[in-house]
Amino acid sequence: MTKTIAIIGASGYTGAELIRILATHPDMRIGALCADRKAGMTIAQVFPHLRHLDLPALVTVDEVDWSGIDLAFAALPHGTSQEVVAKLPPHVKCIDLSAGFRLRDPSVYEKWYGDAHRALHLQEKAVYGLSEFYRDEIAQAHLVAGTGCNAATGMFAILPLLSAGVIDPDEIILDMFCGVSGAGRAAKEGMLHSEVSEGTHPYGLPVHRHTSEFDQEFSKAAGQKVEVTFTPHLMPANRGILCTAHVRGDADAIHAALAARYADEPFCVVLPQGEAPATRHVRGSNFVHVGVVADRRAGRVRVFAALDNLAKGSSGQAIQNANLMLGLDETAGLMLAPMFP
Ligand SMILES: NC(=O)C1=CN([C@@H]2O[C@H](COP(=O)(O)OP(=O)(O)OC[C@H]3O[C@@H](n4cnc5c(N)ncnc54)[C@H](OP(=O)(O)O)[C@@H]3O)[C@@H](O)[C@H]2O)C=CC1
Ligand SMILES: CC(=O)N[C@@H](CCC(=O)OP(=O)(O)O)C(=O)O
Repeated sequence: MTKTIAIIGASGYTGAELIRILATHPDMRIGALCADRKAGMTIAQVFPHLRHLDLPALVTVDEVDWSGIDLAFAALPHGTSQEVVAKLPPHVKCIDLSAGFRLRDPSVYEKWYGDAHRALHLQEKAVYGLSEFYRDEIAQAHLVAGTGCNAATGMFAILPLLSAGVIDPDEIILDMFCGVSGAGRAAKEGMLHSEVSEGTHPYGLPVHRHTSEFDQEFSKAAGQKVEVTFTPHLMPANRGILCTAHVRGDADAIHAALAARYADEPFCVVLPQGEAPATRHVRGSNFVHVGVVADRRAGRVRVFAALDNLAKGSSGQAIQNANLMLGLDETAGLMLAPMFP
């Protein structure tokens, strides 16, 4: 039976990507679209590229009739999201795309995000939303916390290697190159074309907040405390994240561990050893490409991962999780090939 979906934060970038993917989803229909400042507008006004779709107008969360809604995507700033998700009626399952429910320990959340958690009773029940690693828990969950997009990219490169014990957990360096849409649609001086184009620079220094997600998930996979060095760089592109991970281990063993772990994963592609992925080869899709290239120095290896921050890094991942939560085919609506060129 077709499931009815609400998107809260439908006028933002991840909201637009949710609508774009759901427009051809075989088992989901959009029942409500919510916004804040843009409530009252039509989707054609907010996103002209979606004007061909027959969609409800944007309303505030309070105006929604929740009785017919099966699942809500919350695509909001993290503090707001905790408050909004806490007010959803009990029958509505939720996937939160923000950082609001990702960190299991509320004191860790407070340390990294500088705010007290506003929905502690929900945090206890939230499942971390990396589909390939929490599939069974997600299928049973009422609330799923979508991952950070940088976090997801690094995890696809590294998590299987920690679980398999083929890299040194104390020697992980993650350099990441991130498209501008990762910063959202709200106007910010640092995201103007003239500030971003024709160059690149590291950001989130000295320590980006997604480091807390790496600490949490890498430590769990390794069975010991793991702390990484993570540096994101802003890339003059709209979409995409590339992770270059520097690790210590044997390239053959690393490639074999990734190939084995992802052999049955429909969205995870392991490239032949020696090849590196590119963001332009996953653009607009739910695929993640992973590659392994040995360094000339024995025991040092580069592991790469590339994904689209708005798809596999957020909205595509969220729809994959919704498919699991609603008992649908996990790949439904998501098999579209990447856009190239
Ligand atoms: N962009 C990305 O690549 C990724 C983003 N995320 C996370 O997902 C979330 C959404 O990101 P993104 O789409 O980029 O953000 P945007 O800034 O593009 O959009 C934010 C949305 O939130 C809405 N909003 C804010 N407050 C309220 C409210 N009180 N009630 C209803 N709607 C409200 C805005 O509405 P209005 O326009 O009307 O003000 C807008 O639709 C964020 O937490 C972000 O950190 C996670 C992974 C990747
Ligand atoms: C370019 C850029 O600014 N990217 C964002 C990625 C956003 C993301 O993953 O969202 P959360 O805020 O939900 O963690 C950043 O690095 O913070």
